[in-house]
Amino acid sequence: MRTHYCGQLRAEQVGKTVTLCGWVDRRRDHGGVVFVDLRDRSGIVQVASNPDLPESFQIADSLRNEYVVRITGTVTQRPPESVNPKLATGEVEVLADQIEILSAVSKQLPFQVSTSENETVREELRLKYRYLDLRRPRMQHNLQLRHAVVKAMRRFLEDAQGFMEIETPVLTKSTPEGARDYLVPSRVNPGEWFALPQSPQLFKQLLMVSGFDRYYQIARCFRDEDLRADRQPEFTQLDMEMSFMSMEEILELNEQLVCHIFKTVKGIDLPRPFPRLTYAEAMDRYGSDRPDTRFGMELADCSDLFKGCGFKVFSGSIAAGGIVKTLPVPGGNDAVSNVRIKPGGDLFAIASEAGAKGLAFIRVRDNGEVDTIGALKDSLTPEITAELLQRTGAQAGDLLLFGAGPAEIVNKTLDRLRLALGKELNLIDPEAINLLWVVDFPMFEYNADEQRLEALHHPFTAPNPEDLADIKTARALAYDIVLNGTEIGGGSLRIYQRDVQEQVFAAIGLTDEEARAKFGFLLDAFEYGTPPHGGIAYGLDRLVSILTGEDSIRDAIAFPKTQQARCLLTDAPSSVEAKQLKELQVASTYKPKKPEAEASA
Ligand SMILES: Nc1ncnc2c1ncn2[C@@H]1O[C@H](COP(=O)(O)OP(=O)(O)OP(=O)(O)O)[C@@H](O)[C@H]1O
Ligand SMILES: N[C@@H](CC(=O)O)C(=O)O
Ligand SMILES: [Mg+2]
Ligand SMILES: [Mg+2]
Repeated sequence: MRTHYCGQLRAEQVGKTVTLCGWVDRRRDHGGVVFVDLRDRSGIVQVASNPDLPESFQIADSLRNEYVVRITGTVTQRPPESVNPKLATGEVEVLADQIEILSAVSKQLPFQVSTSENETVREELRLKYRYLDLRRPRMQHNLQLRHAVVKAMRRFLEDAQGFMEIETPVLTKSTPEGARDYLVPSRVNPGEWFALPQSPQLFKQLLMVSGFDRYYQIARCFRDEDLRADRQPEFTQLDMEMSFMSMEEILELNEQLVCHIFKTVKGIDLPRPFPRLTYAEAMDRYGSDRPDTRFGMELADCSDLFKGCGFKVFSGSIAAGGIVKTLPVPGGNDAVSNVRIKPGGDLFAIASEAGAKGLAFIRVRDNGEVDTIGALKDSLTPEITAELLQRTGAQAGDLLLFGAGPAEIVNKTLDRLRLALGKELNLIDPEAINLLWVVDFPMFEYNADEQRLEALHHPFTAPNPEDLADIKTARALAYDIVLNGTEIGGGSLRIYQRDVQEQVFAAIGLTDEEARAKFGFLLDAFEYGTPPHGGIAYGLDRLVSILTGEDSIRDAIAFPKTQQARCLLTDAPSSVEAKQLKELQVASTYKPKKPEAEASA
């Protein structure tokens, strides 16, 4: 049907007859000649109706935006004054001999698709007419880049490293990655349910038991969790698992992989090795286990300075086992008014969202003088003040914000304030790429609601052999990879001995019976010869959204769901027929359109 893509045409093709297919991006009438910008996925080329052929002119004249056409014509050189340097094909145009309308547009377009329209369209409308939104350059670019990322992953893993892609089931048993499961009722086994996988974790470990040695999969994962801009209910992982490799070897291979992706897709050479932070350092300096290290504003612990001081908010928090930390805000005296820090202010709101009860502050003035309000003032001896300035590196004009209370809340509060203010103060270089590993995570964290320990990664993560004396406080052989403050991947060495696995299940409060019911197949498998193994999984959507500079992972996915976990295009989820539920033997809250009595009558 066609000889070339629109975006391919260059001066070398001048004189050639070509046939192109595509969409009318725009049509312009220049007194007797109609110009059509013809678009396909490769780009745009200008087509001019041939004034000597009335038929070509007539059809060209009837075209409207987004018509699908097939055009045969001659590639001609544009005169110098009409060369368009902004267009890759801008030196040439196609003089059309034949124009055939393959498909017209019979409805009003919900928004302009044309590349020349920079109209911002409401996201709901974009998602409802996603097939039109995907025609636009932004999403064409994003999905092409996503494809390039996956291709680079496959080339590196398969061709350079001998990984093998193996698919794992989607109808399966629950895997504990910390979210709620999506459940699927079994018609054949009434009353029993499949879970959609939160990750292929257990299958990939079993593939190691089977001897596949190096597995990968571009795997769809499902997690019913509260959505954020970087979370979707179904998302894609690059999932990997490998046998007989030390943690250092796994990290090395993964750094090479990430470098290969950046080089292939962006032409960027990343410096290696990637920096590493321990979990403890990351929490201490940034209040987060996925720190954005593109800018400073590091937190400083000052619990020791305020222990037993007269300012009860601080000393009381410390006495209760909590901490006091400060966030230095460079130039914060001018940028941040008292109103914003006090109840009713936006920064106060961020802090209280994170669980803080208040937000104490100190303003640094000239000559090492400081300024604050109320009771805190009396606790600031010259020694404490000097030490505070020394620790934070604060200069005249800077503001110090304080968090006091349980470490978890203080860190969460100051992390959020740091990110918000770092952005507001333009401290983040948009071109910067900061990759780092976070290592030495604790195996467990305490879940106060459920009053039990919970695996910080997942319960198949191996404890650090140095810490085996008390598994409950052990560090894990786990690692997360963080890109510009987003966790793009995480993994670990795995437990491969039944007794260690049983100890971990016990630590998270599973009884022997529960452990056997849920994971008996894994425990059994460990007794048939299991290689030491480990792996990692990357969030593909997150990685692509960062590489494309998008704020939301929805813009890295062809057909994403909204924050309310709905697909606006197909209007899923939707109700089902009562008959279907009956077949599944699922009792329902489904309300049939007709009243029950009438339906069964
Ligand atoms: N709901 C989600 N949507 C998109 N990507 C996700 C989601 N959950 C996890 N990921 C990606 O998969 C990777 C591996 O999964 P992992 O279980 O470590 O996620 P996680 O630690 O629960 O992520 P987070 O808590 O940041 O949402 C993550 O590093 C992240 O990039
Ligand atoms: N399967 C894990 C990642 C890993 O440890 O490989 C996850 O999805 O979190
Ligand atoms: Mg999660
Ligand atoms: Mg993780």
